[in-house]
Formats: sequence, C-alpha cells, structure tokens
Amino acid sequence: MADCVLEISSLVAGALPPVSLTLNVGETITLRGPSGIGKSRLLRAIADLEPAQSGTVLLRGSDMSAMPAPKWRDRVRYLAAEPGWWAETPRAHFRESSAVQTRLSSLLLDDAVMDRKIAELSTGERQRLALLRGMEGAPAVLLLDEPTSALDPESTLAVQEMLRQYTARGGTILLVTHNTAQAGMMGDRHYHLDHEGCRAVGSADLLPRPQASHQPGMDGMKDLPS
Ligand SMILES: Nc1ncnc2c1ncn2[C@@H]1O[C@H](COP(=O)(O)OP(=O)(O)OP(=O)(O)O)[C@@H](O)[C@H]1O
Repeated sequence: MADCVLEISSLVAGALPPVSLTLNVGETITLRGPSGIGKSRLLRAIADLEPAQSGTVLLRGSDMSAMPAPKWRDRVRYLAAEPGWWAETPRAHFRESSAVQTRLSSLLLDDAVMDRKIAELSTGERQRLALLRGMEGAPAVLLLDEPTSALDPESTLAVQEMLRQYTARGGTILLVTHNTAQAGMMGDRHYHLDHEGCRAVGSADLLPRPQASHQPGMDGMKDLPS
C-alpha cells in the first residue's frame, strides 16, 4: 500500500475550487494549468505561506494548523520561480555552506558562486542556488514552482537528476511546470488545474491542445514578419 506523506483535503486557495490531493513517499506529482489560474497560490497555501479559505493539509497525519508555521515550512518547503534573497551572498543563506559546496558541481555551478553578490548572479545561477537552499536539511516535501524556467537544457537535466535522487531517497515532490516534456519525464502522476478544479490526467493529456485556426484578437497582427 502507498505510504501517504501529504494529504490535502478540500483546500480552497484564492479563486480556485476546492483541491484534494494525496502525495505518497518518493513520488513526483506534476501540476499544470493555465497561467494565472492559481498554481503558485495553491503551493503557497500548502506551505502555510498564505492562508487558505478552508480545507486541511496533513503531513504524516499532523495538521498544518496545529504546527508552528516555521516548523511546517521547514518540512513542506516551497520554492518560488523567482525566490527571494535577503543577504549579500548565497553563502549567507545556507545553514551549512560546506555541505552545499560539494553539490554545486552537480548543478554545473562554479565553487566561487557562493561568495559572489546575489545581484551579480545570473537568473539561472540564482535559480539553482535556490534549489540547493530549498533542499538543505532534506525536507519531507518539496513544492517546486517552475524550478527550471530560467535554465539551459544541460542545467535542466542536472536539476532533474538531483530531484530524482531526492525522491529515490524518500523525498516527495509537487512540481508545477509548463514544460510538458519535463512533466512526462519526472512525474509519476499528473494533475491539471483549471476553474473546474484539480483533476488527474494521463501522460497523453500533457500535450498542448491544437490552437484554433482563427484566434480572436490576432487580426491586427497580420503584418508581423513570419
Ligand atoms: N496574494 C494575492 N492576493 C490576491 N491575488 C493574488 C495574490 N497572489 C497572486 N494573486 C493573483 O491570483 C492569480 C493566480 O496567481 P498565481 O501566481 O497563483 O498563478 P499561476 O497559476 O501560478 O500562474 P503562472 O503559471 O503564470 O505562474 C493571479 O491573477 C494573481 O494576480
């Protein structure tokens, strides 16, 4: 029988209908849906970073509302697509930067990156460093919001490999991605979110639907170069 780690029941976040989802140990669940539908807000509510209107989230049977928020967030960790930084260098954001140093090369990052100014790092460098920061201390669940959106194909593969190792060791991932190939490769199960709710879909449903031949509002763009 599947070993449930996170149980989300009738959670109402933002303007979305109630969402119910169960995440099992060691699996990756992908979540897709139109831009602006509320995927990030849902993840933030699951991480106790913004209040849900109703519903419950249980981590191994413990209710989010009964656990101090910092403790919950340490175990159910949210990584934003554009994470925030508060100190001058990446090193200052890690609890044990020496342990992280050995993992930099796995994500194709140079050692020196830890002591550079955050403002001088590329978006892709910041995104990979934020992932290392989010994985520090081995949280039970990672809620990943488009974790490779700023990365080249090689760095994307490196991140995906690190995430696979995390789930192989018993970690669990809820992955929001617009990248259908990534969803297909990484996901054990797939969900789609829209105004009607959150529903399970098969891997064949990950492909984008063909566009209608006439798109309203595009008429004024006929003269664009092809
Ligand atoms: N704290 C907030 N309070 C009110 N509305 C918000 C808040 N945060 C985001 N929104 C709005 O809620 C809607 C959903 O935002 P969200 O970022 O969750 O979308 P998303 O599905 O993650 O989109 P994308 O795929 O473009 O990242 C948007 O219209 C956004 O402007």
